[in-house]
Amino acid sequence: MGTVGVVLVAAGEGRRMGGNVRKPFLPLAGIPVLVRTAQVFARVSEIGEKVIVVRREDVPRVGSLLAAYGIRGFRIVAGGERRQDSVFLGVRALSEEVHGVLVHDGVRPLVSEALVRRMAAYAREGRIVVPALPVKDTIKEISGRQVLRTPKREGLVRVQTPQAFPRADLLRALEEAERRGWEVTDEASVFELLGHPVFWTEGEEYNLKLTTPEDLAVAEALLRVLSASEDAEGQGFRVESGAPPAPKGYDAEP
Ligand SMILES: Nc1ccn([C@@H]2O[C@H](COP(=O)(O)OP(=O)(O)OP(=O)(O)O)[C@@H](O)[C@H]2O)c(=O)n1
Ligand SMILES: C[C@](O)(CO)[C@H](O)COP(=O)(O)O
Repeated sequence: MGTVGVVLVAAGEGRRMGGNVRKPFLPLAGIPVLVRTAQVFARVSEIGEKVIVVRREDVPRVGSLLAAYGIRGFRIVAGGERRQDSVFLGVRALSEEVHGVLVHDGVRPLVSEALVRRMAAYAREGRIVVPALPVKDTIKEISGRQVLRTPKREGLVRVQTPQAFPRADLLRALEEAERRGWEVTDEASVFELLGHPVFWTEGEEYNLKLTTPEDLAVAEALLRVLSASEDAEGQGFRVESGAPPAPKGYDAEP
């Protein structure tokens, strides 16, 4: 079936987080965010090739950081202007041995090994799958300060990473997005725009993306909960063994 590779993207500007330290380098309970994320993927033996995409000026710093934490096996490459450019550069750095690829935000450090393994299984099978969770709040469509309408919550999910793709298809899709001038916030969107079926599977509540300063406080608190909880291993947070469960998002698959 071929190898599974991962591309961790961490070349953003972090405008919404603000501050002097870029998000990947912010300490989360004393360990830089990107190091925490890399540590999770480094522990998953199903992942063969690993790439981290960072801003060009951060390449040497990330190399030293990974070495300092004893994390081996990552190629570090310079990213692009938009997220999709960074993903493209990262995927291109994987070898042709790689059949399936996981694309993950470097700033989602609380992703569990269990979710990575589950998504790696989809990638190995050549599936296009995103982890997602139901929407809990009522969502309103707006125009300025005016509320226009309320879409049915049952038909909405909030999407996370790691997202699974066949490597060659992802490269072709991103090239097509470039040709057509599509700007997307995740790579699955390109397949949706191309009319290609994309499926979803259950994501994780703890797998939050560090976007604004409050997220950092929440992530610190979650880490405290995880480490304080003696039986967290058995509570579904860090379950690591067993075959991937049948994804509910596949129920409607033709
Ligand atoms: N040119 C870019 C833009 C984003 N990303 C990465 O994509 C992930 C998700 O993006 P987001 O959280 O929005 O990060 P930023 O783009 O850094 O944040 P902002 O939009 O607030 O500037 C992050 O890990 C970010 O580093 C990237 O690798 N290259
Ligand atoms: C890929 C992603 O993390 C899924 O939630 C998200 O789309 C990234 O979006 P952002 O615009 O970079 O916050």
